Amino acid sequence: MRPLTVIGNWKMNGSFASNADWVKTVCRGMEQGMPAGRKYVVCAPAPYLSQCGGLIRDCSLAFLSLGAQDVSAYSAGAYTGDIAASMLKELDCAYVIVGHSERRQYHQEVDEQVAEKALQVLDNGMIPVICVGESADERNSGREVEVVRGQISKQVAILQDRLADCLIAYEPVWAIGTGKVASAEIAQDMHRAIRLQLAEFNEDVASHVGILYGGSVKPDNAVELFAMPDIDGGLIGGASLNPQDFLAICQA
Ligand SMILES: O=C(CO)COP(=O)(O)O
Repeated sequence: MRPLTVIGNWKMNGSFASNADWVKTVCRGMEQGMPAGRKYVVCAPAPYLSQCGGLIRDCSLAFLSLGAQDVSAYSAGAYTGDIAASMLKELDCAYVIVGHSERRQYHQEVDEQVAEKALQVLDNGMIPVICVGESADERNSGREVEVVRGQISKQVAILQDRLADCLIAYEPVWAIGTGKVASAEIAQDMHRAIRLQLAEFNEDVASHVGILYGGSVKPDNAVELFAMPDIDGGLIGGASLNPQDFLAICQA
């Protein structure tokens, strides 16, 4: 049985004051009781990981963890501005997003680099959240499965069996920050396609990998999405900034 995982991705938002309010509100809400067997993660901007890590430690809820939004593909050295996976581990991160479409779009990240980043995360005892997804043009021209298959096949080639310890996030680019959520059926179809592709490589890996959906998830559409058999949780952008909305999605 794959646990449901809900991850908030704050992207480039937050401040010391608002982060403290957010973590306190979410912890207080979660202390009232949460559905059993689920995992919750908040991915804060790098400068706030230390602060958020401390706040999360203080509320000591075993099911709430800290995550980062990106990591270097290298372990150490002359890479000005980069952050090594070992540093994220020291900051108490348990999860790291890699290959988000905004990294691919604004920083020209390619699949091989994304897989190298995932390896760094795994080597440091954390869980990579590998993002894939097609653009609007790719879907409109009927190439969505081909595009996502291409992205997944690069991950399989480099990560092999280690994919069993990763999470995959299907985030169609046209649904990110647009309010245009993929219907539960559209999302389920792609999640199924990803799982079948992984099964071509290794059935065990395919049955273990959690596949999260991301793209305009809100409290009012989360229940339907999370009920789908191949959707194992969500990667939440905009709605995760509001602690009450994030709590509502975590309870969906
Ligand atoms: O990119 C996302 C999460 O990583 C999704 O963002 P939104 O939830 O704002 O659409």
